[in-house]
Amino acid sequence: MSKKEVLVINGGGPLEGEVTISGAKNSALPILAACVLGTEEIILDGVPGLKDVEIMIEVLKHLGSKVEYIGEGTVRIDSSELNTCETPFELMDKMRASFVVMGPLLSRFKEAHTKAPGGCNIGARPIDLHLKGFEALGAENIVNDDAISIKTDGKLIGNEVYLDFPSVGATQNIMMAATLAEGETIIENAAKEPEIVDLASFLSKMGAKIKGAGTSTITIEGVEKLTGTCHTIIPDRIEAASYMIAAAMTKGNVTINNVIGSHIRPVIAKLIEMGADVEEIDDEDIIKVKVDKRLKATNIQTLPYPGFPTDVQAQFMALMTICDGESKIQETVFENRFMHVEQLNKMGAAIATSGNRATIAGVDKLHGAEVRATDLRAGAALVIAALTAEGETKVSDIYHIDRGYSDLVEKFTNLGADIKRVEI
Ligand SMILES: CC(=O)N[C@H]1[C@@H](OP(=O)(O)OP(=O)(O)OC[C@H]2O[C@@H](n3ccc(=O)[nH]c3=O)[C@H](O)[C@@H]2O)O[C@H](CO)[C@@H](O)[C@@H]1O
Ligand SMILES: C=C(OP(=O)(O)O)C(=O)O
Repeated sequence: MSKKEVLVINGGGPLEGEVTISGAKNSALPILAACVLGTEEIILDGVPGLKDVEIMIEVLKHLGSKVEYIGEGTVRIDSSELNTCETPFELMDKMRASFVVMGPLLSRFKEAHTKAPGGCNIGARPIDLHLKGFEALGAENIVNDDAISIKTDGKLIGNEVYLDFPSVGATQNIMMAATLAEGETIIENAAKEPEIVDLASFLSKMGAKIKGAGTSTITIEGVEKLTGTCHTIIPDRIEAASYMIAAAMTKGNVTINNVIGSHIRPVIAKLIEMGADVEEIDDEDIIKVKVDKRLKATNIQTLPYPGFPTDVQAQFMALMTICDGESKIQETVFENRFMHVEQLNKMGAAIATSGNRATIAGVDKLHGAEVRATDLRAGAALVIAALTAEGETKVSDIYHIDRGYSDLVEKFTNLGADIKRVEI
């Protein structure tokens, strides 16, 4: 049996010092997928060193793109000659987000084939809105068991697409499919996340004509072809929020570099409301978080951007476990995103759930325990909780954490944490 790794964390004092945030996973993945659309060389900077990024690069290589690292976080991609429009089935199983390569493939080749992404730990995660968008552009979706073929005999033709929910992935897939379609596509009730804006800005540099990214209505005027460009991935707002929460939970004093405050407005607002001292140094993309007292309880509801991000819900719940008073969380984006509750309760938290609502009664302190990262952000929440818990915590199934946090052990160690990756 192959060896597994766990994180061993001994709770200690406040985190102190500086941490630099990496490029955003959720921008890097669709932007890498979009490289399939370019017929000339593309250089991407700020590509985070993450398992998910490795998988997306494997997908690109399988399709025939030439991909090489030419510096730390700098990748050169040449997709001038691709040899297939079928994604490798086994990689779809490893990462749902690889479905976002379908829009670019369909746009470039008028057909794309893949395995239907399954549900995951946080919810069923259907792809009906992606398929509805492809169909509106004139493609036929053929779903057979778990294989999906999307194709059109003629051209993709621009159209209006209304999304029943502002899905991030569907907005990205439809936007990319529309770049080389004939005429105008209008996506109504589009997702407004910063990662959508980053993707649109990347595509525009390649020659796409896109207006309205960051608002609910995105208009794409199809062009003949997309070329090469250079682009720097935006900072990871979820990673930044995770370190801010860790600083707050340990009553620390941490300077977070490479963070865009406007991307995490709800997290900043809630931390301030709870009593944290949060200073934004905007011109320099720096946020300082300082806490020297017990924070007050609060309530949050997760929502699509610019609401409170679901990807920060678990980490915020960890913080709430030791606040003064009772906090409440309502998760409205995913139907099953409370797997971390049982694990946090193992550490002495007092959390009760009912459907998509959680009530967190603040306790004096948490204690170390053997816990399991049930998904990516659940894993981050457990690490953050362990940093202040009394005694030792072992977090297993850390492959989830490796999907989304680059150099996590190094970054927390630099801030003074006692955290090690250990083979078992
Ligand atoms: C790689 C990436 O960027 N992942 C992010 C992206 O995921 P992802 O793009 O998968 O998230 P979506 O915005 O699509 O999903 C939000 C909700 O819409 C539902 N839905 C989505 C598509 C669809 O066709 N039908 C449908 O019903 C989902 O099941 C979910 O309940 O946005 C999520 C919401 O901010 C984040 O948590 C993820 O970190
Ligand atoms: C849910 C997440 O990612 P993905 O959509 O890739 O599963 C996340 O980043 O928290």
